[in-house]
Amino acid sequence: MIRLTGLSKRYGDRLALDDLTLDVRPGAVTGFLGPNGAGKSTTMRLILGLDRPTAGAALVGGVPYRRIRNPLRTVGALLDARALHPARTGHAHLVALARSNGIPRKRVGEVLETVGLAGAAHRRAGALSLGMSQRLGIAAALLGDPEVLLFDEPVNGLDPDGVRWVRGLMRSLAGEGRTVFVSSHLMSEMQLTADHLVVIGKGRLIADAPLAEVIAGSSLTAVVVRTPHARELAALLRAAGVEVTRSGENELVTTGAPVERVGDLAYEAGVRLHGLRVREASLEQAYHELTEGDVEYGAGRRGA
Ligand SMILES: Nc1ncnc2c1ncn2[C@@H]1O[C@H](COP(=O)(O)OP(=O)(O)OP(=O)(O)O)[C@@H](O)[C@H]1O
Repeated sequence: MIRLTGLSKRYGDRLALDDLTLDVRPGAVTGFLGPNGAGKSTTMRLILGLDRPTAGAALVGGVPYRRIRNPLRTVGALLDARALHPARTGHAHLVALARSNGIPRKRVGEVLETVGLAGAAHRRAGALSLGMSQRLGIAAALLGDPEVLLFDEPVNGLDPDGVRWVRGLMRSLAGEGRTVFVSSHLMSEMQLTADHLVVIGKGRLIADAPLAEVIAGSSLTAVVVRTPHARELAALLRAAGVEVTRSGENELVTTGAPVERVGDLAYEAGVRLHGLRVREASLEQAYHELTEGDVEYGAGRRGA
C-alpha cells in the first residue's frame, strides 16, 4: 500500500502539491488523473524518494522509500522510459539493475519475455522506438517482482496492441494482489483499466473514489425511463426534485437521482414502466466536469 499524508511540495513560489492525503490500496488498479501540471509526476517522484517533500510524508508499506532495504523488490516504477543510457542494450541495462539490487539474473530473461522484447534485447536502447522503450521500462519495473508498481503514462507511444497488452498487464498485476498506481491522460483507456481513481488539480485532491462512483456522480449520467404515462410520471418525478426531460413520446431522461429512486417513485405512484435503464457518462465527461476549474494550460475557448 502507498500512503500519502499531508504531502506538499513547493518549487520556489510554486506550490506543486498541496496537502495530499490518500491511500493507494493493493489488489486494484488506481488511475491517477489530472490536467498537465497538476502534480502527478511530482507525487510519483516523492513516493520514489527522488525528491523530498516540503511537508507531509509518502510511505510505501509503512516506510519512506529511502528506508526500504531492497527498493526494486518492493516498488517497481516506470517514470521516463527514455531515461536510459542510449549505448547500452536493454539486456545489459536490466542485468546491471538486477545485479545492483540483488535480483537473480534469470529474472532478466523472464521480464524480457513478459514484455515481448526478448527478440530486441540486444539492441542499443538508443535504437529502440518509443513503444519499445516503454516496454523496456515496464520490464525494469517488473524485475524485482515488487508488490507496489507505479507507472507514469505507460501507454505513451504504444500501438493499439501494446495499449491492450498494458491494460491486461495492469489488470493481472492487481489481480495478484499488488498495488498498481498508474497515471494517464487517456480517459477511454483508464475507464477500461482502473478500479479506483485519484484525481488532482493544481496540486490538490479533487476525487478519490471508485471509478463507478466517479461516473455515477457525473451530471451526464442519466436514468432513461420508458412508460406509456410519460406526462404523469414526469410531473411526479419533478415534484420529488428529480430533473426530467422528455426524449420521446413514451420516454423520459432523468438526472440527479439514482435509478433505484426513480424506479421506487414510479412504483409507489402505481405508474406502469416499460423500461428503466442507466445511461452512463463516459469517464472523459466525468473527468472534464471534475477538473473544469483546474486546467492551467488548456487551449483558449476557440481551440477547446
Ligand atoms: N523540478 C522542478 N522545478 C520547478 N518546478 C517544477 C519541478 N517539477 C515540477 N514542477 C512544477 O510543479 C508542477 C507540477 O508538475 P508535474 O510535472 O508534477 O505535473 P503533472 O501532473 O505530472 O503534469 P503532466 O500531466 O503535464 O505530466 C508544475 O507547475 C511544474 O511546473
